[in-house]
Amino acid sequence: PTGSAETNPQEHDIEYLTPVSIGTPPQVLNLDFDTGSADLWVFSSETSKSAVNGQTIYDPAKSSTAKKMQGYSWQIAYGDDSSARGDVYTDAVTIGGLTVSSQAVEVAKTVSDAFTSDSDLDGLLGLGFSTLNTVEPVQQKTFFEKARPELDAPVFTADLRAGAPGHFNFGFIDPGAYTGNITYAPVDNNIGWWVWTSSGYAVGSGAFTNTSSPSITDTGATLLLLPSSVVEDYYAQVTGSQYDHFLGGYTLPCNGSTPDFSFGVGDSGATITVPGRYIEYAPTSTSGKTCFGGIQADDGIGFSIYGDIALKAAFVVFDAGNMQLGWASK
Ligand SMILES: O[C@H]1CN[C@@H](c2nc(-c3ccc(C(F)(F)F)cc3)no2)C1
Repeated sequence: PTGSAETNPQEHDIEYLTPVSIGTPPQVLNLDFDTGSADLWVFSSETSKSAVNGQTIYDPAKSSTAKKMQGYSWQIAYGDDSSARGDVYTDAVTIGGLTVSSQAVEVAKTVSDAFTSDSDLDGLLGLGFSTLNTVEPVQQKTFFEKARPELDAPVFTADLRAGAPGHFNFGFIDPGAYTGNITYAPVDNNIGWWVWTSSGYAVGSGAFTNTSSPSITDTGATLLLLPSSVVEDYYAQVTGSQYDHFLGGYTLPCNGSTPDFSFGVGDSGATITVPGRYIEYAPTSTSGKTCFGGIQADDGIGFSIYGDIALKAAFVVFDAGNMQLGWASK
């Protein structure tokens, strides 16, 4: 089997939400697919009422196939210090026509304010490696890991678009979704993330700088976070850009003259080019003249974070069969 689901950008492409059916009869929630974590958690009938603010909830009591995992719990924190915690059920989960009959569905009892404020997001669906899963006493597998043995191929792909619907596909590579060749880089999954090595970068039409940097491909992250040396080199070539200490990041004119940013994949010289307009991320004020930069420093995380700003420019293959990450232009 295979699955194919449309994923929809929220305002400024801050995150992408994908409809997921849970339970019998199906309850459809819009989840944030996140290759940087490995918990599937949802707003639920158990979420404190004051923390629910427009989200669609999953109610296991209304599902004939829901089973409570007695004594199991979870608690998770994300890179921006948002967090959630609760209980665990198993139930049928279907994405784009692909069903896992007994998936661990983590129901939230409490969520941090940032989740309460994001009324469109009904939960997250982790697509990282389950060594990251937070369920105790026994870690649970992700939807992809549960589906993998049945899939036509042990892969899933991300095709995010700027300001338009894209797709998450499971079990197949759609040859119509990209141009040219897919270039693969080996993945090291030891710390649970999809870690690969970028080979270097170029600014606009400038020369390519060869510099290897360990990188994480994170569909749940909004921006492209790079080593500060690369970020300083980039913004040095962006007229009118500056570091805004109040906002804690670089800003630049949103006037359509921003240089592209290209990054290297593998050692064959293949590159992906992020159009400058993607790097004019979002206006910092109502005047709309200044934008927050889509490229920012990774500030000592030790890894570059290839989030949605970069993923919008590529067709990405998460190949667990060969432990490799494929990148193609589109
Ligand atoms: O932790 C890393 C794993 N992947 C990154 C990620 N971060 C979120 C997130 C989504 C929504 C919110 C909130 F709604 F604003 F609260 C917060 C964080 N989803 O994936 C970072």
